[in-house]
Amino acid sequence: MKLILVAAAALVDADGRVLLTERPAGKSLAGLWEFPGGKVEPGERPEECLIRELAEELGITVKEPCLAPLSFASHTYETFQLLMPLWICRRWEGQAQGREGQRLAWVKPGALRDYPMPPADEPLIPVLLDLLGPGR
Ligand SMILES: Nc1nc2c([nH]c(=O)n2[C@@H]2O[C@H](COP(=O)(O)OP(=O)(O)OP(=O)(O)O)[C@@H](O)[C@H]2O)c(=O)[nH]1
Ligand SMILES: [Mg+2]
Repeated sequence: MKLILVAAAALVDADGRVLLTERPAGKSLAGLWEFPGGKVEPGERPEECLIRELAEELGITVKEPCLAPLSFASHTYETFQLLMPLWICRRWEGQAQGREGQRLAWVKPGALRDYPMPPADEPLIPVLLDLLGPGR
């Protein structure tokens, strides 16, 4: 089965909230909430990919030292195997906006379960809860 490498970020704001973005209609898994990021292209390092995707999707500038490895998702979808490293990022330039028309939500970790996410993402929720607490 095809292995797909996707680089994703948990952007965390000063209040400990995590950014989720809604997958636009028309894409696979439309309507589900996910961590911003995307597929690593040939010749690209995963960190470079993530910085590119965050600029394209959200209009923010992230410097590589501000990305810290946090966890990863590994999930068997029907047509591919997903491997998705997740970085945590607490510092960036600019204000995140849905540059591709997608909705954004800043979510306290205790409320992440209220947002339907792709099945691959579910094991990442307790990781964020452990690190950040439920929030208030
Ligand atoms: N970005 C992202 N993708 C995820 C997550 N969870 C998850 O299963 N995926 C899957 O990983 C793949 C990456 O998708 P993507 O649509 O973000 O890739 P991309 O930004 O390069 O978009 P494109 O391929 O439409 O150009 C999709 O199959 C998506 O469903 C997640 O939390 N964040
Ligand atoms: Mg994407």
